[in-house]
Amino acid sequence: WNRRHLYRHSRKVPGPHGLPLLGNLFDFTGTPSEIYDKTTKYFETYPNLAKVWFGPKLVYGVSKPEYLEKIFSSLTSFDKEESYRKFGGAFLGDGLLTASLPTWKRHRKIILPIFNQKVLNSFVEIFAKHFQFLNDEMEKHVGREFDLYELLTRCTLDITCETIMGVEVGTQKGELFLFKWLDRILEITYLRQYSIWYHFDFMFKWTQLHKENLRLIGELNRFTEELINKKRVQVSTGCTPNRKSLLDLLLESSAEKLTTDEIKDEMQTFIIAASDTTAVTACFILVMLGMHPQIQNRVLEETNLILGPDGRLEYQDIPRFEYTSRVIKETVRLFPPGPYVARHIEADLPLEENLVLPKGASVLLGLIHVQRSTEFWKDPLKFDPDRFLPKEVEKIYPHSYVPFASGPRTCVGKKYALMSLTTMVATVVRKFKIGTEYKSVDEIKLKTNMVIRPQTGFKVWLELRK
Ligand code: HEM
Repeated sequence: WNRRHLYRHSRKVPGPHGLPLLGNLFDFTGTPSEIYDKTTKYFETYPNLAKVWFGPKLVYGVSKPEYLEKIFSSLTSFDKEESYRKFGGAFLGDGLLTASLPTWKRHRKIILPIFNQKVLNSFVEIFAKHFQFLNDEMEKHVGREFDLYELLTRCTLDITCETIMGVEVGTQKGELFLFKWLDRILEITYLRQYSIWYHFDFMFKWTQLHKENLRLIGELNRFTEELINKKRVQVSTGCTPNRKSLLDLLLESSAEKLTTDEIKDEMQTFIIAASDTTAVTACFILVMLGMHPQIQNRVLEETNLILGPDGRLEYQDIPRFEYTSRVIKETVRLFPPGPYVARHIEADLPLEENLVLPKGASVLLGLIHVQRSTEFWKDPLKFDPDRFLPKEVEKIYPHSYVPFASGPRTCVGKKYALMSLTTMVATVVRKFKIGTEYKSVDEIKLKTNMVIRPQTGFKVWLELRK
């Protein structure tokens, strides 16, 4: 019955022809670049709403803002698509990203009040310290073209570990154990994602990759659990640090307690959700500044005006970075680090009078497509931070700008990300003039691993400012 139900509803929606039984299973295979290109073509050929069949699985591609709003706000489409758990479940467990409704509700109710503005303000010093170190590392590359990505991922991993778990892992200083585990775990995750044969548990289970993955996740779990246990002792003996991480605060909180296992899942979820998204966004911002020297000058002027040439950035300064904040917003419009979000439809979800997303289907929400659509954005591939001037923001078509998703499952780290990225920009532009060979946004061909990135890397060159 279920398959007939899916089939009946899917007929009303356009989509590419598929093979009998297999459907479009082989239409979206290839390297991360090829898959990104194919998915983009699919969203462009079938704007608003389209369908594909992956064997018995019905997947809708959605990019119409009104539909995005319905899907983001409905409890019927609240649960994540099964691939989140299949590929990420082993290290994300029941953390916010993957949790289903009852667990999610309980965890989010405990975490949100703790992750408040006062706590975020206390993180700014940590952001500034690590971005300062980043500047020193970047200085070693002055005068020649290089790829920003590794320096930024090391830096954001240090920041995330210190703010979220209260531990200095020293990745920027060359302590690479955690960096290597996470890097390889994520690599195996997307190697698995991109090979159809590895989607089948019974096939993947026999591979060397699976064994390696289990070993690495075991190491990661042990690391996080030991840390939680150490922190528990600190809390029970009253020897807690002055500046609290999310982990310290969770353990100290008098609200309902999470178990060690639950906290471990949340810590690993936060590390994964925070570090790579912030790193690639930071890289894209610097590439955009390199591509647009006048915008870079305006950012520098703003920074000098607020901080003076040598002043230290403090949390009170952050709201004054109005132009920089527009640069960040425009960057995540063009390059949302998570370009797609996938959900599972739990019960029939009406989109319009004669249009229903049937129970059992999956939806892939094309955030990047709506954010680059000519229908909602004038000259969409032009990098123009002034789209986010207060008087222009009012004109943005509702739900055509959703880099942090929206509705109850919206990103919990949005403010954290904006504060950390502002600190990064202010630190880097004061020291370096940034340049890049990329001439236009259109020229930056993208691929997705876990997050998007350019097919040919984040290539920039730096010059020391006088
Ligand atoms: C530019 C940076 C970031 C962007 C664009 C971004 C975007 C997103 C998006 C689109 C989602 C929804 C994912 C989905 O429904 O599948 C999400 C969820 C989430 N993000 Fe972020 N994120 C960013 C940074 C961060 C940071 C810095 C943190 C933590 C400090 C964080 C923590 C989370 C968590 C925990 C969730 C799951 C929320 C839930 O389901 O309740 N993110 N993010």
